[in-house]
Amino acid sequence: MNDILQHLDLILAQRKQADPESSYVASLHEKGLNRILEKVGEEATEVILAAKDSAGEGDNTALVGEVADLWFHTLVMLSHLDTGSAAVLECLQDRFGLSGLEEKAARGESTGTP
Ligand SMILES: N=c1c2ncn([C@@H]3O[C@H](COP(=O)(O)OP(=O)(O)OP(=O)(O)O)[C@@H](O)[C@H]3O)c2ncn1[C@@H]1O[C@H](COP(=O)(O)O)[C@@H](O)[C@H]1O
Repeated sequence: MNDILQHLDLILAQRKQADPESSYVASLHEKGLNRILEKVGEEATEVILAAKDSAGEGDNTALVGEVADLWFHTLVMLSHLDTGSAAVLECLQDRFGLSGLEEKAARGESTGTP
């Protein structure tokens, strides 16, 4: 999975110099951060709707496709802001072994409801 994300990060960085007429990613970079954020919001909504549709149906194909769209657009967002998946993976790695409830308690928040 790391390889796939690294490969995608590389493609996204290359697409910053590409022609928006021939590259979807370049067209997003050209439109700017607000358009990229709109896409992230749209894809997040589509994930929620697909998850609701999938619940109890036993077929998660559509949901997986929507999550891929969301991940992809968040990677474009990170690339636009000159960062990428490596920073996020490092952040997640640092959290291994730390319960979300413990982390919340360390911030002085109630652990009643996650
Ligand atoms: N992984 C993806 C990927 N996932 C989704 N998408 C595109 O994201 C777009 C937005 O999805 P939507 O469902 O919102 O479709 P839409 O309504 O047509 O989109 P909008 O008109 O609102 O922008 C679609 O055109 C998808 O094809 C992707 N486009 C590109 N990639 C990767 O990025 C690489 C570079 O792509 P280009 O920049 O186009 O060469 C590709 O080789 C792929 O590896």
